[in-house]
Amino acid sequence: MAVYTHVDPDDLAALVARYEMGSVLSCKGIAEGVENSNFLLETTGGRFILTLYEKRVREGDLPFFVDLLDHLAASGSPVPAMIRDRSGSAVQQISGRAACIIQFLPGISLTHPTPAQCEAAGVALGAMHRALAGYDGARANSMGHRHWREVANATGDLDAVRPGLQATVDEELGFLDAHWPTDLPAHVIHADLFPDNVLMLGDRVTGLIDFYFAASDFRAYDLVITHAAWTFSADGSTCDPALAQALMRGYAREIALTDGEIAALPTLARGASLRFLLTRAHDWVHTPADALVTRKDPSPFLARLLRYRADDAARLFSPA
Ligand SMILES: Nc1ncnc2c1ncn2[C@@H]1O[C@H](COP(=O)(O)OP(=O)(O)O)[C@@H](O)[C@H]1O
Ligand SMILES: N[C@@H](CCOP(=O)(O)O)C(=O)O
Repeated sequence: MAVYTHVDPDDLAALVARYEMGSVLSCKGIAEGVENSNFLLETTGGRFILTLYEKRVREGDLPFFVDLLDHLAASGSPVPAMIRDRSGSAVQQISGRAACIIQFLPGISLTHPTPAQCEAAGVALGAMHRALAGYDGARANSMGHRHWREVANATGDLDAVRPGLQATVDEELGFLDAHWPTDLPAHVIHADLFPDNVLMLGDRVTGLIDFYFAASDFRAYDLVITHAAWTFSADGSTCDPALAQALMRGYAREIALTDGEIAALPTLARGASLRFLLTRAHDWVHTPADALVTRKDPSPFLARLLRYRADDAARLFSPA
């Protein structure tokens, strides 16, 4: 359960009173997620998500996320609206945190996607990239490759998380410093399109959520994050070719990757694996003991990293 901050019922009633959404019926902490405090808020006007921003989301970035979701919704992507209060404001304060009330979207987050669902996720990602190519907003990627060493240093002794991890991370940071691409197609990307951030009904994508890592970066980096998140066994040791091909096939229906992007995919995927390995390792060590959250195991992203390092890694990205 990701609830770091508790909400006083009187403060919540006062917050909801700012909106055209009736009065509070219930407000329950949501089990999924690790970054922010999320609540399912039911009012006499309907069902909403209340998010209190924690940890890695800077309040100053919230207007960017509000604008980004407006742009994507106007482009036809299935993203939730940040609801405006009567004065037109989407960003609020409650319990000492910046907060938003967000449109509730139907659908289920998958734990074991099928090839058809991976293909649908690939199409949705590609369609979102088409919409983002024309978006003129920008945000520096605070979780991008230039910041991974900081995350590693802030974690402390990585060998305490897993013996031998420090040497692997140091070696990988050196490799990525030397080989990270510089000139691939770039625009704002989602940067965290894990299955828990895609709502689906059957094989249909009904919601793309959790844009709080969205930032300017390579579109192919977004694709490999999705590849790493959707196509591996739970322990991260095996990439399922049927899932990977379906994802790449779906994406290719919307976006034709350049030769430079195709050549860079294994390196970008190593970077994506390291990024989630490091943030998970950091949170493994630093999550407050009283937070209602299930920490995520870093090890499956070490396993992905090793798989993407293998000589035959390029074939994991073949659409057929
Ligand atoms: N707009 C939404 N509609 C429906 N459910 C949502 C919505 N936003 C979040 N959720 C639910 O809340 C969970 C946590 O939200 P998420 O934004 O992923 O949290 P975090 O930022 O902490 O990772 C999601 O997995 C989903 O179950
Ligand atoms: N997706 C990341 C962490 C961020 O989690 P989310 O709940 O905000 O998607 C991971 O799995 O490490």
